[in-house]
Amino acid sequence: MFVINVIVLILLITFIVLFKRILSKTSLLYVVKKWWRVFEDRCHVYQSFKIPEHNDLYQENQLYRKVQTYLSSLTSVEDSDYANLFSGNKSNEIQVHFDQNDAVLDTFLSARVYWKNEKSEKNQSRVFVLKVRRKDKRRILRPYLQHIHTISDEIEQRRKELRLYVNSEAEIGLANRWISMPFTHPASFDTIVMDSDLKSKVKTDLENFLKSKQYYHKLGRVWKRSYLLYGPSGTGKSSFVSAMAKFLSYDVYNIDLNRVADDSDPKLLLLQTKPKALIVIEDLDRFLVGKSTSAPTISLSGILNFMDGIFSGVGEERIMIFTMNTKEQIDPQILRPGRIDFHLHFPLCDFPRFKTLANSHLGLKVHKLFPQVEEIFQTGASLSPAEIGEIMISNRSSPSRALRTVITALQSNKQNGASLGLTHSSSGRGEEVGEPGGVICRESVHTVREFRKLYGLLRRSRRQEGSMDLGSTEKEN
Ligand SMILES: Nc1ncnc2c1ncn2[C@@H]1O[C@H](COP(=O)(O)OP(=O)(O)OP(=O)(O)O)[C@@H](O)[C@H]1O
Ligand SMILES: [Mg+2]
Repeated sequence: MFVINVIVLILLITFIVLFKRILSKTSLLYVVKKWWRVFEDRCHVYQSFKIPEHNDLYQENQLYRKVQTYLSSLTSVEDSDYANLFSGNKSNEIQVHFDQNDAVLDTFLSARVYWKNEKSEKNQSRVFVLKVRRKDKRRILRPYLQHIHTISDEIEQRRKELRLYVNSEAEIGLANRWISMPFTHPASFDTIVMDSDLKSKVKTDLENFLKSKQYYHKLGRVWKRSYLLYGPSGTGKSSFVSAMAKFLSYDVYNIDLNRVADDSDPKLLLLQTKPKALIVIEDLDRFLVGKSTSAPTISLSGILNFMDGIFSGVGEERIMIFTMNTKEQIDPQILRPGRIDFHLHFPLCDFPRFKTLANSHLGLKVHKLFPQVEEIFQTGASLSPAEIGEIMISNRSSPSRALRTVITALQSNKQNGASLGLTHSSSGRGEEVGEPGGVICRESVHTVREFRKLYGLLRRSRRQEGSMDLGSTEKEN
């Protein structure tokens, strides 16, 4: 008897496994699931809600468009029996709209809801019909509609064409105004050569900012954030601003302080900006230490008021970005947390960054000249990513020639002590991060002259104290 039971059990398990395998290989499983859902739904009472495309005055119902955007983003639309494909605003964008004869299933807070798109009885327009189980309605309806608003706003934000705004020349008696154009800079976080931890730290900071309106308001703070991007010329600061704009789908308002007539202009310009915007002031150090080309007509307090977003109500949902070549001569009080939340250092190239550029620009992951390049970098020579990138671009047809040219450029940079200077940091990686809430990098930028002076001092003290390994500086001379 026992043996018979065992045999029956084995046969049953085999049958179930085989049946499941057959089901998974054919659409039988899909059909069975669909029938089960129809049967199950017959056992529930539903309530329907109509969302017409237009009201009686034939004005567009915003909610209809949001529902359409939201539903097009559902994978269940792609899985539905019928779906219509439309091209989007951007050339490579395909939008999936479900067919009016089909129902789309969505789940929210583990409740199942159905959508249909029908012809309106009153006029030529269309109507979305939402079917919700009566027992779920009270629990999910409002949060579900709020969810649709949020998702469709995010999708619209990503789809919208970004704009770049620059302030016009100051005209006597006329306030500065914005001139706008499509913003199509190709830079993205993927194209910026930067320490990957640092890049993800910035992305996380930006993502947290997007979700923290209530948090800032609970603290009684304006929902805005400010970044300082600083580093030598050609290290990627402006490109990074473009990458931030693309990441956030924020417009860019670039204020040229040389064009403002007085302290009131930046305020009036800020008043004319819209939320979800990057407000950028480049080369701020030139205005703070009075090196700007034209006599700045804006005072230090005017700049500080602007940086503080003094008329706070205006600065909501905006990120202010200031760039500098160096902050060495800037009063730390000017860059205190709250005025600048996140400091981001853009260093000259080191060997890891050089390899990333060689890979992206020349398709090289390894090369016999790499050890020689690494050795020169270790002597403290360096160039900006812009310079190395340019050499690679103009020699991209011959990677070896490109590397030899980089080596020559590094050697001459080292020999004639180019003003670009050398970066060294305790980590030897030439850069530290900005931390939220104020920062600071532990980089010590030395010009070659200072290096020689330091080296001379070290040599004299070595003679007195016996030998001292000067490491790479010995190769200096
Ligand atoms: N870290 C980097 N990653 C990728 N490309 C870079 C980087 N730094 C510079 N470049 C390239 O060099 C060129 C100049 O970069 P960018 O204008 O961003 O430099 P910058 O720091 O703003 O210079 P400046 O201080 O003179 O304004 C751009 O074409 C950019 O693609
Ligand atoms: Mg720049």
